[in-house]
Amino acid sequence: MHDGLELKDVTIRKGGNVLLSLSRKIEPGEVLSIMGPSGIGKSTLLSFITGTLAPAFEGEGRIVLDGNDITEVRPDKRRVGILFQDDLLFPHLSVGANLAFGLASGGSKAERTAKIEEALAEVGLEGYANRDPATLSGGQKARVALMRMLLSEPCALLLDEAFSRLDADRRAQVRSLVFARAMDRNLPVLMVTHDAEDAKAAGGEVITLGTSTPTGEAP
Ligand SMILES: Nc1ncnc2c1ncn2[C@@H]1O[C@H](COP(=O)(O)OP(=O)(O)OP(=O)(O)O)[C@@H](O)[C@H]1O
Repeated sequence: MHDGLELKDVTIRKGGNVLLSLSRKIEPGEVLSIMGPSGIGKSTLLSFITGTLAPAFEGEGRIVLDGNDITEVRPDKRRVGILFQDDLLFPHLSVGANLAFGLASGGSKAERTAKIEEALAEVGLEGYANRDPATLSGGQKARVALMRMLLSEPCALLLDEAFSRLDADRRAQVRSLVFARAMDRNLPVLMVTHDAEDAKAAGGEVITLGTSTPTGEAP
């Protein structure tokens, strides 16, 4: 059972200046959208949650996932899944081998193959395991990236402009698929987007962070 993702008094600073502050719990099955001007620190907030904050920033506050404080937990042990605008598939590996990266180790070869086939079927890509990612459309690659991430059984999903490289039709399709698969698993979803349509489609609360950078710098 998931218990949601809670950001407790999170503040991100750069060079001592506050970029953003947020305190909010995202419940299982809820999508919270974050919008705001370029450079305000939206992606940086996500990197604080995944544990990959760049050295230029200081992060403060606590991150609680499914009731556990993960603020000091190693990034690969946090069970936070993230999708970016780039699908980040390994180009030299087949679709199936890419998906295998999401799977926890263990299980027989047959079990692993079955899980990969099941994952492909979930996003309408039955029989694609041996395909080279370069032969897939942008939307198909995005679906593979989604399933690779979900196979790792995350407890929360972060989206960083995840649909922005897709054309309007594919964008709407992939977006519905991502929300549907996240809702099947009852995951809390935190989405950073520039696109009002994304936020509308998410159906949840939209938080718009500052209209100018608190540092006074041009974004
Ligand atoms: N690794 C880094 N080192 C130093 N500064 C960085 C680094 N990454 C981003 N920045 C700067 O920190 C600020 C916040 O960046 P961030 O990418 O989080 O903003 P954002 O709100 O996600 O912007 P966008 O909407 O354009 O993606 C920006 O001024 C950016 O130039």
